[in-house]
Amino acid sequence: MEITGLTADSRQVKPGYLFVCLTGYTVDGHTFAAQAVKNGAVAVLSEQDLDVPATIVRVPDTRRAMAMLADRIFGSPTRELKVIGVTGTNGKTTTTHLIDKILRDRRKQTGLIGTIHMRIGDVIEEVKNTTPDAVDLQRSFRRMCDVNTDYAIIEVSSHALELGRVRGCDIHTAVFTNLTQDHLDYHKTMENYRYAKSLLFSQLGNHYDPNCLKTAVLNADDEASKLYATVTPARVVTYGIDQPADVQAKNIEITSKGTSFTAETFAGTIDLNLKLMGKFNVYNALAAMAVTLAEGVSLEDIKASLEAVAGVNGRFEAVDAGQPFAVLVDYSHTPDSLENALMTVKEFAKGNVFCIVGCGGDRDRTKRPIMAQIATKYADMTVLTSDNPRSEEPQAILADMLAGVRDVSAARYTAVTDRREAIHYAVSLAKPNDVILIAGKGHETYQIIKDQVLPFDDREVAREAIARYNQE
Ligand SMILES: CC(=O)N[C@H]1[C@@H](OP(=O)(O)OP(=O)(O)OC[C@H]2O[C@@H](n3ccc(=O)[nH]c3=O)[C@H](O)[C@@H]2O)O[C@H](CO)[C@@H](O)[C@@H]1O[C@H](C)C(=O)N[C@@H](C)C(=O)N[C@H](CCC(=O)O)C(=O)O
Ligand SMILES: Nc1ncnc2c1ncn2[C@@H]1O[C@H](COP(=O)(O)OP(=O)(O)OP(=O)(O)O)[C@@H](O)[C@H]1O
Ligand SMILES: N[C@H](CCC[C@H](N)C(=O)O)C(=O)O
Ligand SMILES: [Mg+2]
Repeated sequence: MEITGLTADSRQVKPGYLFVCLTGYTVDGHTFAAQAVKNGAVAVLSEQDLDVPATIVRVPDTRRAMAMLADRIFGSPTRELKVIGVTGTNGKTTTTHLIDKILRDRRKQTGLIGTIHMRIGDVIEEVKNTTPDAVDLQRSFRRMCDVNTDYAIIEVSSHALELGRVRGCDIHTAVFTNLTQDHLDYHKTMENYRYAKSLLFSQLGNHYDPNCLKTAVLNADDEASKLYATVTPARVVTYGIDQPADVQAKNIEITSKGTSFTAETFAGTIDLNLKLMGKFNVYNALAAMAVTLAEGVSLEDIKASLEAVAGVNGRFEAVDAGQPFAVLVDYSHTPDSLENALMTVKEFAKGNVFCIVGCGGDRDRTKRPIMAQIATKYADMTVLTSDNPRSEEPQAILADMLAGVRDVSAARYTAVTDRREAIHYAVSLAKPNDVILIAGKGHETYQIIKDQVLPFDDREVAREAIARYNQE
C-alpha cells in the first residue's frame, strides 16, 4: 500500500499515514493506535499485537524502525548532504556554531540543528529538543536539500543516540568534545552514558568498506576517545592540548579579552587570537579546525573566521549596561562546565567573584551538591537559586544543592529561591571590578515552573537589576 506520511503522534495523523507506536516516558503510544486509525492511519508500526482495523507491522523496536523509515520516506536526504554531527557533554552548541561560521564564510550553504535553534537556509526555527526525533530530523534534512544545502551541522545529544533519533542518518563527520558527568537520571551510570555517545562513532560508515571516507574527530585529552577510536570504522583525526594530536594548541594565553594560541596541525602551524574566553573554548576551536581542515579549508581561512567570532548566544555573554563590574551569562549547567566557567572568570577577575546558579528539575539529581560545591570553591559569594524547576519543588532542589556546601562557611553562600531576586541580590552587593557569573540558563528566554513556561531571560533581568543599581 502507499504510505503518504509517518508520525508517532496520533494527533498529527492524516489519511494514508503510517502511525508509529512508541513507548514513551509519560504515556505508551500503543494506546493511541485506535485514535490514529480513526484519524486515517492505514498502517501501524507496533511492538505488540493490536486490535485495530489497519495493517499492523510488528517490530521489536519501533523507535529504531521509525528512524530507518523516516530516512526512506524523505528520500534519504543525508545522502545528499554532508552531515557533521557533534556529541559530548559540553561544547556541542559552541563547536557547531564555529564549524558553521567557517563553512559559511567559505560560501557553503549550511543548515544547523541544536539547542539554540534550527536554521534551514536562512530560516530560523525554534526547537523543542537539541536533537529532534527521527521524523522531524529527516524532514528537516529534506528541507535543507530543497534549498541546496551542502552541510548539515547538528548537535547529537546522548538521549538522541540512546533513542536512535539519528539512526538511518548517513553522517559524514562525527565529532566528540568531552565526557563528564551529566544526565545520570537518564543513563544511570557513566558507563552507559559513555556507551551512548559511542554510537555516533560506531555507526559512522561500514567496517567492511575499505574506501570509507568518513571522519571521526576526537579529543585526544579525553579518555573516552580511546573507546571511540576503537569502535569507529572511520579515519580518526585528533585534537587536543595536553596529549599529542593532529591539531594541537601550544602556548595558550587566556585573558579577559579572549584566548590566543599556536595551532600545530597536519596542514601547518598558525597563531590565533580569539575573542572567545576560556581554555575550554580553545578545545572547541580546535575541534572546529580539525573538522574544516579535513574538509579542505585552508588554515588562513579558518583563522580569519574563528577570529571574527564574537561569541555564541548565552555562552559567556557579557551584559554591559554601564555598571562598574562585569556580568556574564553562561550556559554552564553541568559540574565540569561550571568549573571551567568559574576558573576562567578567576583568571581575570580583579575583584570578588559572584556565582548565581541553580539546577534543573527532573534532571540528574546527583550533580546538584557537586555544582553547589564547585560554585562555593571558586566564587567569593555564591547565590544558590532555581534554574528550571519543572515538576519539582524549587526548595527540594535547593536542599539537594545545599547538601554539597555543609562544610562551607555560611558567609560564602546564600540561597534565594526566586531567580530574579537572586540576580537582583548579587547585583546589589557588587563593587567595582567584581565579576558576576549567572550560570545555567544561557540563551534560554523562559523558565519552566511546574507545567508553565514563563518568560525569563537572565540577560534582561541582569539589565533590570543593573538599572536599579545605577539609580541608587
Ligand atoms: C525523555 C525524552 O527524551 N522524551 C522525549 C519523548 O517524549 P516521551 O517519550 O515522554 O513521549 P510521551 O509523551 O510519553 O508519548 C509517547 C508517545 O505517545 C504519543 N502520543 C502522545 C499523546 C497523544 O495524544 N497521542 C500520541 O500519539 C507521542 O507522540 C509519543 O510518540 O519524545 C518527545 C517527542 O520526540 C520528546 O520531545 C521528548 O523529549 C522531552 C521533551 C525531553 O525533555 N527530552 C530531554 C531529556 C532530551 O531529549 N534532551 C536532549 C538534550 C540533552 C543535552 O542537552 O545533552 C535533547 O536532545 O533534547
Ligand atoms: N569544550 C568545553 N568543555 C567544557 N565546558 C565547555 C566547553 N564548551 C563550552 N563549555 C561550557 O559549557 C556551557 C555550555 O556550552 P555549549 O552550549 O556549547 O554545550 P552543549 O554541549 O551544547 O550543552 P547542551 O548539552 O546543553 O546542549 C558553556 O556555557 C561553557 O560554560
Ligand atoms: N539540554 C539540557 C539543558 C539544561 C539546561 C538547564 N537550564 C536546565 O534546565 O537544567 C537538559 O535538558 O538537561
Ligand atoms: Mg547544546
